[in-house]
Amino acid sequence: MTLAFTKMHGLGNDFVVIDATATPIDLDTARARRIADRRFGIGCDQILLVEPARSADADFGYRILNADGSESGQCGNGARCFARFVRENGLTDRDTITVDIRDGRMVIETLGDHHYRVALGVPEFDPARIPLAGFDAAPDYSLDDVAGSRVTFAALAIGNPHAVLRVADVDTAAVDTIGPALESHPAFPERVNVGFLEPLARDHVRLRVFERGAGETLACGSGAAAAVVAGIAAGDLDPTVAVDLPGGRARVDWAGPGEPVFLSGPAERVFDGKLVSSG
Ligand SMILES: N[C@H](CCC[C@H](N)C(=O)O)C(=O)O
Repeated sequence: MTLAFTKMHGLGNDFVVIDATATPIDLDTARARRIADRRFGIGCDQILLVEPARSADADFGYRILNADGSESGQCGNGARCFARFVRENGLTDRDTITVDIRDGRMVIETLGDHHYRVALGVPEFDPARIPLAGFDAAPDYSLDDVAGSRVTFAALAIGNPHAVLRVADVDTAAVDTIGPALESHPAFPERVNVGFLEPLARDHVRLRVFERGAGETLACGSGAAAAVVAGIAAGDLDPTVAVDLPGGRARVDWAGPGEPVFLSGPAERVFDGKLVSSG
């Protein structure tokens, strides 16, 4: 069976995008891992499935599979690529699209010059809904012995779970040790994306993210949104923030509790291909 796909990226966070609007595609964990493998497959951080809408007034459905085959409820960089894909593949001519995601929906607005603005939804701070086990809601949380260190972090969900650690310098942050140890820590029953945030000014931060199911990526859109929301909630950041990730700059806007968080940035199309292996 051959599988047509488009390789895309948002700030270096790369994706295999597949049109499943006409024909359902059932990717089991093994098949997803093989597609994402950078040696035996196509290679990507996430696989994005463009599906038919699941609700009456949405345009499409959206499913996200990490490189390890696990499913996520959100991918912010992927949402921008999703919008470019459906417009350039003639699946819609709308400048603004509404997309059903696993636990809700999002709206993606075309800004021009292959830039898009995604309404990622209202951030969720209730530990039970992140999920984060063993804690009552608080501005931040601490765990002892995470890769041998006591770590303190903010935690929230934006369709997917995030822990945000404040660091003095992202270049020297313990991403490779604390990242995986916290990603799979028992306190996070569904694992977690781990952001390392270096504030530079009230409207400018640096960020690295060790992603759940993918490891450190060049950019994480929902991670950028989560980091800025955590910083604004702590009183340290303004409502509009430039986020410098290793792969480039995103913009995050959040007006405060109860409001949706917005992520803006580019979406690049790299190549179209056809997967022929049966593996
Ligand atoms: N690893 C994430 C999914 C991809 C998120 C990221 N690529 C983004 O741009 O938001 C998770 O398991 O929740």
